[in-house]
Amino acid sequence: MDNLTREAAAGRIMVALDYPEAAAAEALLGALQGIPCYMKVGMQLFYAAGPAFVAGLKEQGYNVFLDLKMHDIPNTVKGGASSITKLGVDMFNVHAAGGLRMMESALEGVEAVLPAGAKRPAVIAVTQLTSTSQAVLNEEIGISGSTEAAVLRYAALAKQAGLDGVVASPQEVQVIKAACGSAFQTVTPGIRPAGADAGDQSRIMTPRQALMQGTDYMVIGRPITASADPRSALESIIEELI
Ligand SMILES: O=C(O)c1cc(=O)[nH]c(=O)n1[C@@H]1O[C@H](COP(=O)(O)O)[C@@H](O)[C@H]1O
Repeated sequence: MDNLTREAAAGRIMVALDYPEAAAAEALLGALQGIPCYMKVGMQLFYAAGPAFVAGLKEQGYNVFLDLKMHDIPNTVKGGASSITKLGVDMFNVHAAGGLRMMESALEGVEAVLPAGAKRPAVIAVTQLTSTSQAVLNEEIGISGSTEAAVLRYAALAKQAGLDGVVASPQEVQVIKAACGSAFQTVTPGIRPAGADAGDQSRIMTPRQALMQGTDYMVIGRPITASADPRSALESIIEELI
């Protein structure tokens, strides 16, 4: 593993802007000013601040991952993908549990509105949420076998659908890359610096461990956003990666 530059390391980090309104997210952006991370907008912030906030991030030059985890009938996901594509985001996700046709429909929705020559957003699929433990998978969701096998099954389906990659935990990166190829992107939440509270995350690794597994992007929220000093928290994580 060649050492990363600070800029390259920052580009591999997706900061989860999980905030109830734009002002709090903007305050964090101010604190992180100048550090070229990817920014992830999830349900909480998007439902509150919507497309305008996404447009603002793009105007400021950030790469944006819109994390709405679309899971619906193919026609609805196709329409949702078209609307998301018009926002100009760099990546968005669907749930692989929606099946092959739904995932193919997401790509059709992108193609339906993408201007000629425009860069397509990366379309990735959530496999098994990083909060899902083996017990939850087997006893609540009702999928037998290991979480790794369940993740791999959905990753292979996403690959078959033509998607660009998957969301999974750092623990599954190597088996996903072995099965789907190194170019198949892995976006991995479940990142916790050593000693940090796992919270509701079940399948976790440290930033350095995740990088050593070969993940393309690591999604990090509360270790940064819940810190008394988010900038220092992020800088410490970057130091761990270079
Ligand atoms: O799609 C996601 O981003 C996602 C998928 C997943 O399996 N697990 C997961 O935690 N996420 C998101 O990644 C972020 C993790 O946040 P922290 O646990 O605070 O670091 C949150 O915004 C989650 O919604």
